[in-house]
Amino acid sequence: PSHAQDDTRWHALAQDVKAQMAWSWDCYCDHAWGKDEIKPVSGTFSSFQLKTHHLGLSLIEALDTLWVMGLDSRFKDGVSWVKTHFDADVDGEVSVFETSIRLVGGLLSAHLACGDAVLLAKARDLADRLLPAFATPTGMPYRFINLRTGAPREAVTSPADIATYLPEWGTLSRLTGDPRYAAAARKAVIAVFERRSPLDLVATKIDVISGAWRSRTATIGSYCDSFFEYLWDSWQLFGDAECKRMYDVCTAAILKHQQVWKDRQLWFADVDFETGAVISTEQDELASFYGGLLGQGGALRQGAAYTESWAKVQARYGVLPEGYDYATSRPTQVTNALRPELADAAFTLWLIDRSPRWREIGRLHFEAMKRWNKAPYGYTDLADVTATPKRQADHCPGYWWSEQMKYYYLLFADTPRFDYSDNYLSTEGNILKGLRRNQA
Ligand SMILES: O=C1NC[C@H](CO)[C@@H](O)[C@@H]1O
Ligand SMILES: [Ca+2]
Repeated sequence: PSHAQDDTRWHALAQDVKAQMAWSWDCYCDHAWGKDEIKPVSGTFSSFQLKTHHLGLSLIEALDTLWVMGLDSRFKDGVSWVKTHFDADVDGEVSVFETSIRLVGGLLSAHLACGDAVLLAKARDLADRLLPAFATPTGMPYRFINLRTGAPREAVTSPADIATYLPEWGTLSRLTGDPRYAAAARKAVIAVFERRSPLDLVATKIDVISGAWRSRTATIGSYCDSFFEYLWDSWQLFGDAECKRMYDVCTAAILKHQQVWKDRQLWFADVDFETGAVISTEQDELASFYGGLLGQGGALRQGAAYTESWAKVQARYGVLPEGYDYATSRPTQVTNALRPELADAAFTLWLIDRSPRWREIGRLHFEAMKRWNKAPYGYTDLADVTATPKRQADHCPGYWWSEQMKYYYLLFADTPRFDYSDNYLSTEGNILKGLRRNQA
């Protein structure tokens, strides 16, 4: 088809994404308003971290997605809920990492979308409640903290939990003029990097008090994924050359020791971080974001290849299983957690080279979600992707509202509300640069 017809087809698909978002938001309003998560099969709700208390997680995660789609009345309803009901003064324990990428990031991107100072104030208040976790001898934060008392817990944690803050906390320091947030986030990153092995690899567990490693496994998957992502991102967002150098050192080591080509497909083995010996060939679905990061950092051939490896797994099972073993070509975990990573990688690669292949992977991901994850009151995760028919579970994770629906829309819509040539999205999909507020 001609370019004009082609774009019309993609823009029509973007309208479908927008309609699915509006419908899902309206279901959330009817059945889970102000709650953390909706249960889309039963029409009830669940809390993410605080047992009986809710922080409006899905609502906050949705805000910049609603705005970029032009769902302005729904955006305004969400912002007014935050201004009148969001309160982080809770005597309960949360993950420092999850709370930062989801809630601090969600409040910041909503603030950048509308300029409301209350949203920034609430993001800052939340960060102030997380900051005491970083008061350790190494500067690496405890894994958990009580939002009211500041009592920290769990000194054994991961590079991702330790070092996935600088884009959000650097933005917070820029907007408030308070350097403490960026300083704490950056010190933690350097503390991980300077403890890397002689092979320039890091492992999945480390003690933040002693600085001693508590694992030997180097992986690009969970526990390490966003440590690497945020090294590059801090260069992209702030021009932090030290972070780019650290990214280059870590990536060279991964490409040297973990890169595996099998049947002309690219995979990344988990290896011993000091010897390089292969430990596991099982891939987390979470690792499927990595092709986008490799592309951003200059390894576009490997980035495209790894994304294609995952696209073939998606083509085989319809939607991605949580775990897949490239040695046996079998799923190792048959659930589907309604995760965004393959759409994340496709969107990231599309921003780099505009190849229609990446839009196509995004389309297939969206169509598969509509076919198998759609439930009476929204989109749900699945219990078994290998069953016929696929069995649904009953949970819509907060990241769904912030991530894949936004990536699909930005991939297909060519919206004037987003600067496609100069932007930054966080690991949770929060737009921290590139929102164009003075547009239609
Ligand atoms: O970095 C992340 N990891 C897990 C979630 C998505 O699967 C989400 O919270 C985020 O993208
Ligand atoms: Ca992510």
